Formats: sequence, C-alpha cells, structure tokens
Amino acid sequence: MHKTSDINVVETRPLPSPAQLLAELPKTESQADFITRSRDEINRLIFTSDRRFLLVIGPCSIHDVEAGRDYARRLAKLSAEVSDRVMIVMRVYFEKPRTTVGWKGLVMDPHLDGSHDIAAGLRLGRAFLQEVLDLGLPTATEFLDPITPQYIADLVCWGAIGARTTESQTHRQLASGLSAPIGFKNGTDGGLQVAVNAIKAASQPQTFLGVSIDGAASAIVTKGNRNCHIVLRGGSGGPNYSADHIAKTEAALAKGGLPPSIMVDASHDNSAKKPELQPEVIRALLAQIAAGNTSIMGAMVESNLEAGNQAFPQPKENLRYGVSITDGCIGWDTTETMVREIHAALAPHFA
Ligand SMILES: O=C[C@H](O)[C@H](O)COP(=O)(O)O
Ligand SMILES: C=C(OP(=O)(O)O)C(=O)O
Repeated sequence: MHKTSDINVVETRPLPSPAQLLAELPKTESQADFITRSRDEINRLIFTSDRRFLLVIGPCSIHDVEAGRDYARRLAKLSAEVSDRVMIVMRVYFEKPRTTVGWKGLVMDPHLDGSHDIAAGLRLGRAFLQEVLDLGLPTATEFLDPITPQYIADLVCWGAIGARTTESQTHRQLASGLSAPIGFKNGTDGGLQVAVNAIKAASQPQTFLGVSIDGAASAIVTKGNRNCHIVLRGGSGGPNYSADHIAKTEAALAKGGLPPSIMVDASHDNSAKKPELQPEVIRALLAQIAAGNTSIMGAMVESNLEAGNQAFPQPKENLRYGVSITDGCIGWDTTETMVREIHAALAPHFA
C-alpha cells in the first residue's frame, strides 16, 4: 500500500503535558495575585477613563535569559519611578512570526542552534516569566503557536496577536479563550478591518480543536474574551499613527461597535524598522494626547540593553550581549530618557 501520510514528517517528539510543566514550575500565590491585579489594571487603562498610559516595552525577543534578567531589573526600577502616570508592562516575547523563515524564538529554539528543543524552550520561557513577575513587572507576550498558551498563558498579563495572524481564525478562536487582555495588530498591509473583525470574533464564544491541560486532543469551548483592542503598527503603505490615522481608526472601531481604545506600536512599520525613530513616534502620540486625544491609551516600544540588532544565525559565542537578534531596538539610555519624557508629558492630566 502507498504511504499517504507523514511523507514529509521526519520525527514526532513527545513533549511534557502542560500539567507536567505547570507542576514542575508552579505559579506562586503572590504571582497569581499580581497577575490578576495587573490584568485588572490593564483593563482599566484600556476600557475606562483612567488616564495612566499603558506602555508595553522590552526586547523584540528574549534570546539570552541572563541579558533579559538584566533588562528586567533595570525596567522594574524605572517602572517604580513613573508608575503614578505610566503603567509599564515588559515585552517577554518567546515566539517570533516570520515573513518567510528565521529563528522562531526561545520556545521553538532555545539553544539557538536549530535543534528546536521545544521542551527546554517551554521550561525556560515559563521560568523566565516567573522571574519577571517576581520583580513586580507585568508580562506581555505574543501568542503564536496555538498550543503554547497551555504551558505559559497563566503567567501572562497582556497578550498580542501579531500582524501576520490577526486574520487567522485559529488565533481569533485562541484569543477568545485567553484570560489576559489581548491586542490585535493591524495587518501587515496596514488594513484595520482585519483587527476590528478579530476583536469581534474573539469576543464571542468559540469551539475549536486544542489540547487539554493533560495534553489530550480536545474540543475547547470558550466564553469569548471581551478584553481585546487594536494595536496600530503601520503597514506596507507606511506609518499609521498620525492624527488622521487615529481618527480613521476611531471611525472603524465605532462602525464595528467597538470602544475607541487604541494602542500604537512605535516599532515595525511605524518606524520603517528604524528603531531609533521610536521616540519620535512616541512624541507624536504625546502631542496628540496634549491636544485632547483620549483614544490613544498606550504604546508599544522595542527596547533592549543595547541599541540596534545583530545578524543571526551566527556562532553563539560571537553574539554581542544585550543586542537583539531579531528586530532592532532602542538601547537602555534612550529607553530611560523616553520613559521619563512620557511621564513628564502626562503631568497636566494628573494635576
Ligand atoms: O517583530 C519581529 C519581526 O518584525 C517579525 O517577527 C517578522 O520578522 P521577519 O520579517 O524578519 O521574518
Ligand atoms: C512581530 C511583532 O509585531 P508585528 O506582528 O506587528 O509584526 C512583534 O511585536 O514582535
């Protein structure tokens, strides 16, 4: 008989079940309290008239947990300094969507050598999220693989569905069952409607295929996640954070029956992938807020210990410490200056 399946499959490697990993690295009671409080606070900033600014900031991806730890410690201090007006949430991104191919993140390839030791990646990711939470920093991540959330989503305070997957039914269904607030990026072509449709789909009950906490193939039945919003990240036609773009986004949200709540990603196509332009994007947003805008509730910034990025793959021993191996970031000095600038600019709203 002709073989008709697994023709292109080389190997199927068993993974621990989500329950096994959760038992190995259990969440503490204080982490659970902190996650719940952080999610509530994020939802207040997204959906109420609370004027604190939600800033999702951190490396494009975590590839070296030692550098990630160093970054998180610095960010925790900075966060405490500005917390009366700015709520800082750290980007702890472990899964990278690729335009074609490339390193897919710490969960998929933790040893950075193409060995794709996913079990080790999930373990490393879960442990690192706990370290960040223990520093008093809420965590943000992108959900890409539909099974990964079972292993880590209980430790995530805010999640993103990326520009390449906002239109995917699989990701909308997934978001409908997630417990954290979720930001849907606009499409890579700049299209807003895909994000509006995604927010609507994710808010509804859904049934889809997934794995249970014990790792068994299951039908997952969700209630719908009502805590979703749009993230503007620019597109192939250019940036989309100008007052005119914000007004168009407000109109698209209103037409979809959604509240006017917008996060702007200062990176990606909003800075033409030139990381050093991110502070200018943030300044433009602050100017709109100063002029009376109330729909811009927060921003996203890609920041690391050192500015820029470095080529990858390359031998691990040649990698420069604290430099992104995915998209370019602003460095720590610029980060501090920019965050303090946001804090100062918001003073009039808290007088
Ligand atoms: O944020 C990261 C990247 O923009 C995203 O993963 C796509 O990367 P790529 O176009 O280099 O594959
Ligand atoms: C991949 C990312 O963004 P986008 O989906 O907007 O390209 C990201 O924020 O890391």
